[in-house]
Amino acid sequence: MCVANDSFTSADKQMTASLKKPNPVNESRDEDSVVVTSQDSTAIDTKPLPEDAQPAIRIADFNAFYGAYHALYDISLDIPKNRVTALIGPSGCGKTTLLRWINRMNDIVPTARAEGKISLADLDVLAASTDVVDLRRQVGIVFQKPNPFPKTIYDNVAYGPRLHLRISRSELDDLVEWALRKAAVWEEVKDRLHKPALGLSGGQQQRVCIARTIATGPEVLLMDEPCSALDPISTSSIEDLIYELRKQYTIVIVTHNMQQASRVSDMTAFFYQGRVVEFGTTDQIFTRPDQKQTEDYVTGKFG
Ligand SMILES: Nc1ncnc2c1ncn2[C@@H]1O[C@H](COP(=O)(O)OP(=O)(O)OP(=O)(O)O)[C@@H](O)[C@H]1O
Repeated sequence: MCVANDSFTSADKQMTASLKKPNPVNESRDEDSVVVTSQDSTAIDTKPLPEDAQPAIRIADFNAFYGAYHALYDISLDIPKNRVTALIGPSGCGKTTLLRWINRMNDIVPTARAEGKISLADLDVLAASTDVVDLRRQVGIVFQKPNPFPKTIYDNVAYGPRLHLRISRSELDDLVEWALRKAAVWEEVKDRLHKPALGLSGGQQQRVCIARTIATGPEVLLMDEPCSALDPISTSSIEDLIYELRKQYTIVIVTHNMQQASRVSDMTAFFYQGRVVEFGTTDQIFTRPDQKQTEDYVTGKFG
């Protein structure tokens, strides 16, 4: 069981506020932000978001293709802010494809094409005019296998800020420490910051990768099976970290591990053959699914 810890302090807020450029997601956090209702969502069996939730990412009538292959059909989902949303479903149902379109990673796949809309507040993610580098600063991604750069731990975390921010060396030191603390790995690496990140354990490398991602001040963290290459102890520490990070970030996680989805997520979307079969609170999806297919999947009858 993850234990929430209210260590997100005003110092954290100051640190991230000083990092973030103005961006559309922040600007939408006003009192007049729309609370999503069932009418806002067009997916079959999509439940309204919990009453206190506001959408961070809105996906509407989204279709994805690889050449002639139609990978995702008519996806409409409102992903709530400061919650963990799990994307579950059998292999090949399109979870990673959706994740990779949210920060335009699929731009590098020549055959990949998308239709429909993905919005981050008033930013049109799929628009040709969208600055992809800035989008990826706002929407970070953590992959299945830890992929630190072949650099020191410090340089991994400092990499993004050096590209995006003009800050002094001491500010950069503070930022690196802040991100490593936030990623719950500072105590383990503080005496070896200038040693290669590739010398760390898999779980430590994954937390350094998370620190590297949050160091650029994103709003959204996409996680594509972030624990699948890790042992149970490292998995547990990453799960605790995900639970903690949701206070500050909107997290979308792809996982094949049903226990993990039920432990870490607030909302769950069940995908099957390129469609969203059901989207609701994790509690509802796992204990009172509306669809037989969902029930069969979460109880392990297929997958
Ligand atoms: N680069 C690509 N070129 C062509 N087809 C692709 C490409 N990437 C994915 N696909 C196909 O799109 C479909 C959806 O794949 P995707 O990786 O999104 O599924 P997934 O649900 O994430 O699967 P898994 O759980 O196994 O990672 C699959 O049929 C896959 O073979």
